[in-house]
Amino acid sequence: MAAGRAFFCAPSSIGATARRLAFASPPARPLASAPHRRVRGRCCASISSSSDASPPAPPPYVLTTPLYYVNAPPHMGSAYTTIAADAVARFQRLLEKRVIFITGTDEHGEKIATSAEASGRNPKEHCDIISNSYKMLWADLDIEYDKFIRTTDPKHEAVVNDFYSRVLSSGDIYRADYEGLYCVSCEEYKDEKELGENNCCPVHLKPCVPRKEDNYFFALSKYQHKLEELLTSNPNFVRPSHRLHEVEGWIKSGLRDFSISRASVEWGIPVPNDTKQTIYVWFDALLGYLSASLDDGEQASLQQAVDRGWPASLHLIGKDILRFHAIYWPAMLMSAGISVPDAVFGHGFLTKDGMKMGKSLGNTLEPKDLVGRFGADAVRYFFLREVEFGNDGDYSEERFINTVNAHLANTIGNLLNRTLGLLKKNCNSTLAFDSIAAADGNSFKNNVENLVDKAKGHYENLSLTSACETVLEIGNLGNLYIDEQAPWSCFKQGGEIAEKAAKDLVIILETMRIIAIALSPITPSLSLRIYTQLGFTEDQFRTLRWDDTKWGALKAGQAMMDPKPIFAKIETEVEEKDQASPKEGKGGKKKARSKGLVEA
Ligand SMILES: Nc1ncnc2c1ncn2[C@@H]1O[C@H](COP(=O)(O)OP(=O)(O)OP(=O)(O)O)[C@@H](O)[C@H]1O
Ligand SMILES: [Zn+2]
Repeated sequence: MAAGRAFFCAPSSIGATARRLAFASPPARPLASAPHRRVRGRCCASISSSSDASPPAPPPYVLTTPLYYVNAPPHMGSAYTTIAADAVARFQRLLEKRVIFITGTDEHGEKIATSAEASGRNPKEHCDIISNSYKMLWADLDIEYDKFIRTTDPKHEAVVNDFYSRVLSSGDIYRADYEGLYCVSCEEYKDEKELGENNCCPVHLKPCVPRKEDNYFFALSKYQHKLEELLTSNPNFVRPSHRLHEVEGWIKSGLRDFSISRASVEWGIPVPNDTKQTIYVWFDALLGYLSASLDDGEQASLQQAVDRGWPASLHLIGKDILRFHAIYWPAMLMSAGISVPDAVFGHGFLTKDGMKMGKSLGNTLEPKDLVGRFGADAVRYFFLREVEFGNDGDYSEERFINTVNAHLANTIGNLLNRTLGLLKKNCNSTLAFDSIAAADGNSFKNNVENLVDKAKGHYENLSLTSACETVLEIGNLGNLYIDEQAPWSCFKQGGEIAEKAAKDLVIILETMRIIAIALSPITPSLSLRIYTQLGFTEDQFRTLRWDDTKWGALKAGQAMMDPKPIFAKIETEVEEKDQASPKEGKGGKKKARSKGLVEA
């Protein structure tokens, strides 16, 4: 879903030529959502409750990322949204929600056809390649989505057709002429007053060209009051609050109808009953959130998609596409008689030199390269911890290295490593006490419990940055505790003092166990490594719930693994100065490399 692409609005002159189409059928009735059985773990969207006598289970937690536009392969911006969504999905699974985490690719439009032609491929071949590059990156980043929808999927086309018919039946589609200046890169008509010199598009810095088209329009203006009501009745519909204010401002300034078809674009879904036009990419792509829930090869319909997983609990998007999700999409759904989503969260931009990183500007950061050098946990942790979720943030490699080294290698990794080392040396790698008994009367346990509750609240509020901070606070507390108690010297004293030292090790290891669970939405592989070093199996890790953060799982007699670094510190090495490049200055340029990622 390209930020630059937007619906173009009907100008006031449209009235002269507009002819509202007359339809006999009454407006659509709201579609009912079928109940779902609650199942732990990965998506089970195809489970039907119709033959089940048990009481209806709560609806699924449906979470979406934007469907990314396949004009180019993914970059760190696309990865950022998807990492955040994966962290939310993992947290919701820990709460035992039946999660349907949807992502995918938006594959129609003129820009795709042009990119395909430039690479000497037909559009479908081009889409296959680029869409696959998204899937591969998501695997590299430990993203566990449940549904990946491509808008060229036949089941999606069926849903779009049904949806178009419903909106048509509501009397909200009409035909009109439009003439204006068009930016092909944005795939939208522009208002002359927003253009620069020589009618240049402000995003693409290229002149817009005059175009005249006969298009179909959606009557957005009819939904002005309903959208106002939506924001009043659900103040959490748009988050964070500064984005809500933006949306309120747009609505207040008056909503204009927008075009939902293109006469000049062949690479798209044909408009029902008018094959000379194709449906405009946004009126097509947003429906992917519905068609995603359908199984491949089944008889696809809009009703079926609604029954499988609607309304969405959360659309996680960048702020560039807020207007489409917070205004156009709910209005379109209202017109089709379908429930609106529960919430839309518009996060900020990753920037480079203050400019939005994006495919069109080509100033992107390569996530594959970062993952290859530093591993998925480091990338996931850095962007969620250091870019305040909801605001913009700039990337710097120096900050990246300093952050992950300090937090993951030192605060968490070293604490586990030295505690297991002490346990091996003094207790034969076996716990001498139950963690409950070890912490009896110790306020440290209460402090950890309070912080875990705080972290849970942050995850629930989508304050992912604060969630990371709070879990790290637990790690800091653990480091402080072990430094103060100095078990290494207490063991030497023997007797009760050594016994207390053995208890302290149990306390720290129980704390590490809790940290592993609480950080697992952000750093799943790192958390698994911690868990297995504590003597648990991978299967036990995979069935954890948030409630398992409760103090007390470690028992006397449990054997721990030998200490092994769970996160390799990233080392910077000074490269030989390139003789031909005097600009680098004395000492050459620094190149960072992980010592090697640690296998689970
Ligand atoms: N710089 C960025 N920071 C954060 N998120 C981004 C960034 N760039 C893209 N995204 C994510 O991708 C979505 C837009 O997807 P799209 O495929 O259109 O990528 P794009 O790089 O913005 O494209 P273009 O530059 O052509 O407009 C955003 O809403 C956001 O979720
Ligand atoms: Zn443009």
